Amino acid sequence: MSEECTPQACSTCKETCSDRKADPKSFLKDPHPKSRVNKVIAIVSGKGGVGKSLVTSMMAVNFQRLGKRVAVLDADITGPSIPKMFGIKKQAEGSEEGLLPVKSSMGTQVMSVNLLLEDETKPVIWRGPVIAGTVTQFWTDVIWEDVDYMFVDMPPGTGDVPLTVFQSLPVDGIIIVTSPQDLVSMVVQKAVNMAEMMNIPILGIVENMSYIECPDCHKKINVFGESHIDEAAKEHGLTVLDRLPLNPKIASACDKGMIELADIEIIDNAVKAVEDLK
Ligand SMILES: Nc1ncnc2c1ncn2[C@@H]1O[C@H](COP(=O)(O)OP(=O)(O)OP(=O)(O)O)[C@@H](O)[C@H]1O
Repeated sequence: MSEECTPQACSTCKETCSDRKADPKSFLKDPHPKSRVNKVIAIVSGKGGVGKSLVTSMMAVNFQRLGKRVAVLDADITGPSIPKMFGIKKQAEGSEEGLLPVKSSMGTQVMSVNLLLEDETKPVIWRGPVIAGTVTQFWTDVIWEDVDYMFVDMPPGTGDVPLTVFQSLPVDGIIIVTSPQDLVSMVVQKAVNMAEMMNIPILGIVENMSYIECPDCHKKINVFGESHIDEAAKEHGLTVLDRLPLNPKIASACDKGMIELADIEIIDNAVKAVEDLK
């Protein structure tokens, strides 16, 4: 190790030493030659069920409403919920050149394993490398047509599969989704470590199911007790972008496949953080 060594310096250093770290960008895969994707935003969570797919869909819908061309890559292979939220029932089709994403009724391009399976109720019981390979193919073999913003619904956690996905896709920014029941500080720490390894900025944290609002007096009630999100964010120098309520109308819009028609402006700080990306 050279005396001037810093943890980030390997990519510019010419010395060959035992401490050399692989350049995370060297694992990046090229997109399909006909794809045009401007920005890729990954949505991550520490575990399943905290609302990662919901936040992914909300981000896509918000940008669609801003007149942007939007795509969702559903990398959550074992728990794919994006097609259902967008009410997509069609199967994806391919041409000789590659696989085509399915367009939602409002024009969002979507690719998900559910759009390829004959029976979407059958569980995907593939092993990690196959899952990671499938996600990578969603990037390399799908023809994404002129996308301003692609949102990637990542597999939950920070294990091998999300790591491979991060290494393969040129992610421009990460949004962390947590819920008040989460072991927030551990989740945030792991996400921060992964982002640092990959050299990708974390745009901030969205706390989902943060509270419920009384429909009569509009008082906010913290159903899951006091949140620890602010301390965890401060500890890592991150911003809490938005706090989303537990809202039966949102749950029902997701269930009915009508997320594109739902009232979802409540995620505006996360939208701004993505817009501000250079
Ligand atoms: N704020 C909310 N208000 C009401 N329902 C919500 C809210 N957030 C999530 N849900 C509901 O909870 C369920 C799980 O959400 P979602 O699929 O987004 O979680 P996830 O973290 O992506 O889980 P998985 O990793 O298992 O796919 C969905 O049915 C969704 O409609």
